Amino acid sequence: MKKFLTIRRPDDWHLHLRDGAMLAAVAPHSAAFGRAIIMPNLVPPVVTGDQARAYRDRILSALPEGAALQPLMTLYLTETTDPADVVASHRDGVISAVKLYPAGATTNSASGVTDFNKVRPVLEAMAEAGVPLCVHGEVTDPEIDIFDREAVFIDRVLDPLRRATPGLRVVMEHITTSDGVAYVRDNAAGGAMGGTITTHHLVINRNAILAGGIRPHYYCLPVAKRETHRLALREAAMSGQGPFFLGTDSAPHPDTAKLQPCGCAGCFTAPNTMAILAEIFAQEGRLDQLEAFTSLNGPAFYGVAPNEDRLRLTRHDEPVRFPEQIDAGGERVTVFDPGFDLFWQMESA
Ligand SMILES: NC(=O)N[C@@H](CC(=O)O)C(=O)O
Ligand SMILES: [Zn+2]
Ligand SMILES: [Zn+2]
Repeated sequence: MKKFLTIRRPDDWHLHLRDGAMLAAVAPHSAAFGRAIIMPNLVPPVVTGDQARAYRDRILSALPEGAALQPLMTLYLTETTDPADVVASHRDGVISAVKLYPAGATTNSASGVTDFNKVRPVLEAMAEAGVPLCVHGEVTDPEIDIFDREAVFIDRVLDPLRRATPGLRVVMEHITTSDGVAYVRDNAAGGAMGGTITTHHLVINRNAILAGGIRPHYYCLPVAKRETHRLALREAAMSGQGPFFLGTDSAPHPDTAKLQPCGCAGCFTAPNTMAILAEIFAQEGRLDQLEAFTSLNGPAFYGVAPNEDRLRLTRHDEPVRFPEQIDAGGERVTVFDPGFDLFWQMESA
């Protein structure tokens, strides 16, 4: 096995940095990424260009001196989003994409979209101006089984929406099913679609959450599915194919919010994401595809150059220790535990 691997600096195309004390605590853990698409689901959400600009400034202030990270901002799509603000914010380089949350689908999504007809003018303006739409792809219909909500979303919402808005470029975020993989792959021609894949969905299936006791730290949305789906995600991520790229969906919550009778969704993977990815790509003998997944395919979709500088991953003989928890303003936040030892460590090359 290789002892060193040098790759273009990775980017994270789906990241939650939160705000305030949590932002200050978690931002340094993503500082070695080149760029990150920053999710807008704050309370209240980031809905205007001015708010995105102000949030970007708060992120930059929270990053340590010399951090590589360049935050790429998004707007949270609501039924009252102003198309002109979206187009102008994108033109001025304030935002890189718009995020669609079906109302009620996930953490802080209450202001999301219920009536898709109401956002049609925004989507049409985005298609025209080339602003990508990032989508949390789950239906919210309580009749639909939670494990089916992604597949049903594709048929009922995503495909009709894409057909009704020709030219709209869509990223299906945090895909968790073979249905998601197939839909992205089948519709990726000409850069029409991309799909982000998280670190944790490459590691766990639904047994990790439910078998032998309930484990709230493995609960996220979309919820991890059965093993066949995890294998489809691994194959997509390790295929090197263009439409699939890393979006960690690192989503920190205080343990006091996770460890509850009704605990919230999200896995905090920022501190050990690259070590986990190197480990699992190495397990499958696919280390040669890691750079495509973390550093090349995402920039190609977003129409930006790959990062110029490089990162070195070193494989140690002894396991590398990562913190099990971090402190965020007096609250504990648990770091995702992949359930196996990690031997890789990253440093600038
Ligand atoms: N993924 C999650 O489980 N949670 C995310 C929201 C999201 O990305 O859906 C969060 O903001 O906590
Ligand atoms: Zn989501
Ligand atoms: Zn997310």
